[in-house]
Amino acid sequence: MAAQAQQDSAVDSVHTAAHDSVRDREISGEQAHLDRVYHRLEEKIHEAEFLMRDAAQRGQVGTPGALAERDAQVFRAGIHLNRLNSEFEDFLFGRIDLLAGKDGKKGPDGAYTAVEPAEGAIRPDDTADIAETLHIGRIGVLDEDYTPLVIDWRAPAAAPFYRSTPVDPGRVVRRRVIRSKGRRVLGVEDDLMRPEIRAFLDGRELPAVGDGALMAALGQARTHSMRDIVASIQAEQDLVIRAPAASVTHVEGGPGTGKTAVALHRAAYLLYRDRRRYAGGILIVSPTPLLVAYTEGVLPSLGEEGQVAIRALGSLVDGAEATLYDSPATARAKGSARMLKVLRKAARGALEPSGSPTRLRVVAFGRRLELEAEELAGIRRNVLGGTAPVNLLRPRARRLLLDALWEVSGAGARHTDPELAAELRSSFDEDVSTEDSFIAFLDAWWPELTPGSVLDAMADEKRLGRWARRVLTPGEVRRVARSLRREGRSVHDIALLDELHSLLGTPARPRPRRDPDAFDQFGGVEELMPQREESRRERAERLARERTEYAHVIVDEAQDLTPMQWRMVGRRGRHATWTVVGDPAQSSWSDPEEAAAARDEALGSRPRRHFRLTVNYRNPAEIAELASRVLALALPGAESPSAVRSTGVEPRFTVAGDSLAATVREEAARLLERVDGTVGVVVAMNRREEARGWLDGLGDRVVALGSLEAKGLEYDATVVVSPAEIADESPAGLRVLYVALTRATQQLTLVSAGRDEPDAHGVPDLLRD
Ligand SMILES: Nc1ncnc2c1ncn2[C@@H]1O[C@H](COP(=O)(O)OP(=O)(O)OP(=O)(O)O)[C@@H](O)[C@H]1O
Repeated sequence: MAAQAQQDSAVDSVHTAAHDSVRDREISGEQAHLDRVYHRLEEKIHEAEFLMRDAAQRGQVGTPGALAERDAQVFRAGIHLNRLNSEFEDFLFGRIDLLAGKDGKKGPDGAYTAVEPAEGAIRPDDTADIAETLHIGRIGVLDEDYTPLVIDWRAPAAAPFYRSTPVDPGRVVRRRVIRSKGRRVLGVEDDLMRPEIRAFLDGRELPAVGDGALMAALGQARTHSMRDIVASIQAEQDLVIRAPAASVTHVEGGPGTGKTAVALHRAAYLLYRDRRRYAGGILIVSPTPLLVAYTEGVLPSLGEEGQVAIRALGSLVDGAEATLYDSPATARAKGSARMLKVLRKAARGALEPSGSPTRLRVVAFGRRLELEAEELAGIRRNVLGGTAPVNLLRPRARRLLLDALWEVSGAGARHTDPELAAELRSSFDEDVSTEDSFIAFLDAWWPELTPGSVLDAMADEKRLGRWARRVLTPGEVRRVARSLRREGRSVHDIALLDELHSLLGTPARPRPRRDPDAFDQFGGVEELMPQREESRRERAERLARERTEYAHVIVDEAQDLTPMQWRMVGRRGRHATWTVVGDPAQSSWSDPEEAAAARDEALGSRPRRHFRLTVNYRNPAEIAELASRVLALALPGAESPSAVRSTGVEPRFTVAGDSLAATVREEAARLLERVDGTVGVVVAMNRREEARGWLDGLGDRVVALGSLEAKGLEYDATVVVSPAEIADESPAGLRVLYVALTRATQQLTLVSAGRDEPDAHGVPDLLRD
């Protein structure tokens, strides 16, 4: 027995040693390639730096055309340099070894995934030779002789790296993920797509090493910012990322299926594929500023030219920033499509603030002329008769006032000669409209309304009641008016401001002149020389700010947009193509059907392509199983995505003792010891402030969040505090609880309070089987 065991262990160690030496050999092969790549990258960086220096030395003189060309060159070199520098880390991450193939058809997305091995590429004895090896990286790098050293992950040639599976391998024999840090290759993880054949490269059999890259990526500790997934995009995700940009790409999938990751990688892909088209901008809409902060660093290349703007719903309107939350009932009224009717009335009604003048007195042709309240009201009614935006009606109001004053003056009737009458009329108009009292009257009687001033007018419950008659209930009127009296704006107010902006209209104004540049010797050239006045980053930010419409709009967590928010986002993509990602089961909006109708209106009749993501990469099976119990209550019949891994750690149930604060703090501290990364403590919205205090002094790896703030985020571990409180918070409470339960990548603790009716094991009523 002992002899046998000894023999086995000897065999094992021979195997391990052999395996290690294969692995070392493979790693050093990749290292040699990576060294070549970095050598070439450095050459490219020097080239770009040289170009910039050289251009700068060529001074400020030349023809305007030459200067513009020089600046364009510096600008391009700057972008290139920035890209090389920002993608420098972990530059190379993949490799595929391919059989000889026949030229297949290009798919609709430009990818050649249909390519099959050529006739005879696999010999009858199931052996084959590798015909081509491609390395995949963050951007493409060509050798001096233009052979590709690295293929950009977004290029069609890289698609098989993501799409090939053992079921549908195409030409790929081996798919390799290369793990590196800086310039050192640390490891390789291989998947054999055709395990049935023996393939040879340069006369040596192709080995497979490692345990699979995906699992390694999923097990890593989380930080407060999201990582890219370029090295491990899965086939079903790749189909979405590379879907043609025409019309609407609609993606659904449960928690953790990579919707956000896919949306961001899609933006990078679209820019790569068609930079010119997307010079019109890509807007990524996120539900919360927290999710924007979490995702905005994912792909450095996204921010580089000001083409991609990642904005929270509460920051979509320039000059306004949401800082407040509304109660669910108030949010429900403000977000509903009914609000449109109220705003239409308010936009016109707000013209009559108390204190608006009721009489107009002017002196013209030596006579005092007056218009009384009744006449003024008639004129106002007349002007407001159509649907044109109120602020654009001011010239018409001015005209009708002058008409009425002319009428009162009787001057028209005294002059029968039409030419003379017309001349007289024009000097009358000139006289009156430059008179201070007329100007002051018009400013007060038909002021230019701002969206903010109308919203402020709606804070008056009586007036709002008038504008909302038969549309909002008295209770809703009270709540909305009260909420508008607070200092600051809520995320739902921002959509109202945007709606008002389009209802009110903006009168045309002369464009402010830019200050001339002291260095400029040629008029008109300054537009072509942005980098002299502002850094590239500033320019990118300015472009993003100034843009009001986009070429492509990506909506993340689309299930949460209210009808009013859909209208706001829709206005930014009237001529755009769209990518919409979401999960109805996670919707925190009370009336998903109303929101779906608003979404359909925003997207119009554009054709849709539907995709479904089915694998949960975030939660281990133990947590996913618990969450699926809430899903069954929240959306009976809905399918949970299948979890891709399991940790063997079951969710932990605890019951708060006398102090909820002490129990939560204790549980958070316990989890901080068990995980390397972040811990999120999710509470009902009205406990947010309180909960921050509970965690004082525990460090910045742990954060407290209101249930609605947890949307889209993830942590190594989470503490979900009182599931019943979260579920009872709003009509969408169960779906919000489902979101809270699906944030952890490793461990989940539930703290129950009395309201949760925990059983003897601490399992709250809502989560019992
Ligand atoms: N192919 C992949 N390789 C590695 N990690 C992945 C992959 N796909 C997704 N992930 C990881 O899974 C996690 C969940 O992804 P993401 O946040 O995009 O999911 P989601 O569908 O938007 O989730 P939710 O609906 O809950 O907000 C992230 O950590 C992401 O990096």
